[in-house]
Amino acid sequence: MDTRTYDIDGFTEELVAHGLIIPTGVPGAYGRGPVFEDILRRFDALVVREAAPDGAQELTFPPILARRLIEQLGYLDNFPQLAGSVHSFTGSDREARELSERVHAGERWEDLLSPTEVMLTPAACYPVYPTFSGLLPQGGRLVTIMNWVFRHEPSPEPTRLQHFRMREYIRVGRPEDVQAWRDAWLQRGLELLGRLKLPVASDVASDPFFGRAGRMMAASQVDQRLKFEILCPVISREKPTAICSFNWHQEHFTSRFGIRQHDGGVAHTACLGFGLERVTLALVKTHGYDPADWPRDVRSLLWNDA
Ligand SMILES: Nc1ncnc2c1ncn2[C@@H]1O[C@H](COP(=O)(O)OP(=O)(O)OP(=O)(O)O)[C@@H](O)[C@H]1O
Ligand SMILES: [Zn+2]
Repeated sequence: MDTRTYDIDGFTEELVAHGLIIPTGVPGAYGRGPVFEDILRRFDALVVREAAPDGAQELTFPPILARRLIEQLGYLDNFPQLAGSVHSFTGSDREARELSERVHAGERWEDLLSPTEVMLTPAACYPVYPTFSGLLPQGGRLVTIMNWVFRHEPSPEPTRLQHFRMREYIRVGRPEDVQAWRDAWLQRGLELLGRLKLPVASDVASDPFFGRAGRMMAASQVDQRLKFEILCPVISREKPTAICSFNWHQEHFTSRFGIRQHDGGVAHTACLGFGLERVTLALVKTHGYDPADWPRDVRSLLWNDA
């Protein structure tokens, strides 16, 4: 019988007591201690090692996106509730004094800010799609990204953060190649997480589309089997946490950015993302708060020291 406890508050308290996470007073925005960060980086490095034979091109972007790109991606049609917008001050001397006075008087001041040209990146893969614009090379392309992403979903659950990191792989090319790549990675992901002795399972899934129309979109996404997740119990046995997701976008991005195969044929995209904080928390929940006590073969995969 599984005797681990799944009390959210208890788990969070233990994570804090062991110095793994550092509360900041903002839900979903805790700091990471050195042990947490070491596990996270070692897991990320393990994924990159495992995927190395595929020869993905590694790109790096800042954790902000052009406001214009967020509009083009259709993000605000589907997930306005998760969006994060960057605002700053562009006013006069007089307004600057008013801003400062209001802050010190404990009054609201945000209306004196105006939106900048950037939003916070909500998915690590988003800046990549415009770079594929035009005709692809024969065989398509494969890119990998590791980045911080923001989602406005404040929560007491230590697994539901506002700012977290994703290691993503993004494939673009012939529809059948892209789908086969996504399916193969689902098995590869299960196998890799299984070697870390995580009690994982996969399931078809949907995105948290906004509102009533969103519920229909989510149902259609499930029907078409466009999204899969690898789930692992972290804060609940009954509701395991998605630690890795696999998305087949079909023509959603290629049509928006004019992306075609080398011969002009229709191209598709798919991406997969490991939620690095969630994998770290799954490892801690499964194997214990001190990695020195983890099973030897799990340690040897991550630390190469057993
Ligand atoms: N709020 C969050 N905090 C931490 N990690 C997250 C969060 N949301 C998503 N992730 C991680 O990022 C990965 C890819 O994101 P994706 O958009 O597919 O998640 P999602 O399906 O929206 O997650 P969920 O259904 O739990 O909200 C997920 O598999 C998960 O590991
Ligand atoms: Zn993605």
